[in-house]
Amino acid sequence: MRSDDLAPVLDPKLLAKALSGKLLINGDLVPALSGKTFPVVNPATGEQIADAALGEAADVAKAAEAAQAAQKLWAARPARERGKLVAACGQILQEHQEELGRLVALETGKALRTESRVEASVLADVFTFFGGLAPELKGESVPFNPDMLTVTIHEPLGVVGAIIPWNVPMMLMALKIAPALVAGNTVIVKSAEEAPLAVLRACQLMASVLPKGTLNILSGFGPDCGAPLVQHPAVRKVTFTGSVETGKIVARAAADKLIPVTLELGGKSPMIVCADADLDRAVAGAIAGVRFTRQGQSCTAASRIYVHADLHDAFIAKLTAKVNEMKMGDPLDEATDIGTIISKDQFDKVQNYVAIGEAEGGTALRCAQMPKEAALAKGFFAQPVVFTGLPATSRVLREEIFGPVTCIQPWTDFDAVIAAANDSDYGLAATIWTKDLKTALDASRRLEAGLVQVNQNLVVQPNISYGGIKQSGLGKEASLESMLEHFTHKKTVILNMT
Ligand SMILES: NC(=O)C1=CN([C@@H]2O[C@H](COP(=O)(O)OP(=O)(O)OC[C@H]3O[C@@H](n4cnc5c(N)ncnc54)[C@H](OP(=O)(O)O)[C@@H]3O)[C@@H](O)[C@H]2O)C=CC1
Ligand SMILES: CCCCCC/C=C/C(=O)O
Repeated sequence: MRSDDLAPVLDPKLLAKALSGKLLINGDLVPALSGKTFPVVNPATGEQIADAALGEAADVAKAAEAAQAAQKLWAARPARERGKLVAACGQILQEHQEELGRLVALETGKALRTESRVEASVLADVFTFFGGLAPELKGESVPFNPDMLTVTIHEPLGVVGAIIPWNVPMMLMALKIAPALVAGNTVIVKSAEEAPLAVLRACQLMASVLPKGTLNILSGFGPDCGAPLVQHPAVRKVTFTGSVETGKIVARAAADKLIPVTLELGGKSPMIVCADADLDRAVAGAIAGVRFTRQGQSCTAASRIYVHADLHDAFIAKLTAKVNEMKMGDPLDEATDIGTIISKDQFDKVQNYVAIGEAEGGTALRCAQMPKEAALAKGFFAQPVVFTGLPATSRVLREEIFGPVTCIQPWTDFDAVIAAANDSDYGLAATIWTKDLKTALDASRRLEAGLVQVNQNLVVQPNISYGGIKQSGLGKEASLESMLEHFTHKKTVILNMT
């Protein structure tokens, strides 16, 4: 029998209030030890919707004690039993997907129909996928000496610290905690200060099917909550998604303790459209790839689009016409395609880059209409911008903006466009659009990215290894490889039978 507080709550404002001032430690919703809180704001209106508990070092220590105490018992369970409980987490999240979609729309400003509901709906798939991988936690036998049996065993690392951002908070959390738990670790999540509520609710739901202390969640600020989490002696692994700058801080702190880190960082993903590409399909791919519906707040956003000169003008005309058809507005309104930017800081950062691009000589084509409703006047709505005519040295072409801004550059020479695509600090994802198999294969080999897609720009699914090279990060997520290599260590055992 489930208690009342696990019944779905479809009014996100009510749920936000109910979750106010709480951390989840050892299976219980508790206030921060200091009793302090910080405001959570609806980015579509500027109104405060909740007070999140301000987790600090003392709360990290309390969560670490709970996670450490739970870990040995959790790891001692048969792997398939852990897998079944992780799959059960997926089941309860699925039963609450509408409420979770609404809550994440309220706190992040992502449109419910095009983004937030979609995010909530993929969670069950991630937990079911990893739950089913439990039997794959198997080692190898090694041909070493006929008198000795030499085998490898995958063992959990212990307590995992998972630090997540605000753009797809529930999904990025799921990609970390599902494989970590199946592998026999316990987890402490640190949520992003802008989006602490939906992940807290998701953890509360999962805690109802998991043993106490296996999953804990803290809200708070990076330096006061995230940093002590990385530094805590009980934490034996950190998995992080966010900016390159913070990723490096986390990696340095982890290096001091000599613990492994997985880093999923930023991107400046190129999209190359060849002269023989299907124009309509490429334009649809650009709309999905730039992630206009999420205000471009995606690490894989197609933020550099290189279009063959033969198609350049037609591509721009079709792309801007399509984006102009999109409706910006209240994220919870079913008619809305594009919601808001997450925060004032992020909004200002985007506007600053638009100004830089114009000062550099680019033409900013502003698309879609700003919402007219008075209630949304203080929201962080930003018009999508398609830049043309930027110089190759432009900062807008080189730096991650994490906003609804893309740049279109014409090209004629294939080697030169591959070189331009690779001329980036990042290496997360890339796409190429062509009907020619040889061109597609050639580009797939030469593009410096963790993921290359040909004639499509799909969001990655479980079972497809996901992760970047260069400044885009270290390691992979979403696959069997991510569970075995990032959440276990391989112990070698030699049994001398003589
Ligand atoms: N790859 C991706 O998916 C994402 C990339 N970004 C990029 O990062 C930029 C800034 O966004 P922002 O949210 O500030 O990203 P950050 O990298 O600062 O934040 C990501 C997470 O790290 C936490 N954090 C911050 N400082 C520390 C620290 N010293 N030790 C441990 N954890 C810490 C944050 O906490 P807190 O929220 O309190 O700061 C948050 O939970 C964006 O403009 C975008 O370019 C952002 C989000 C996702
Ligand atoms: C189910 C795997 C999905 C991994 C993709 C992560 C996307 C991040 C983003 O859009 O920023």
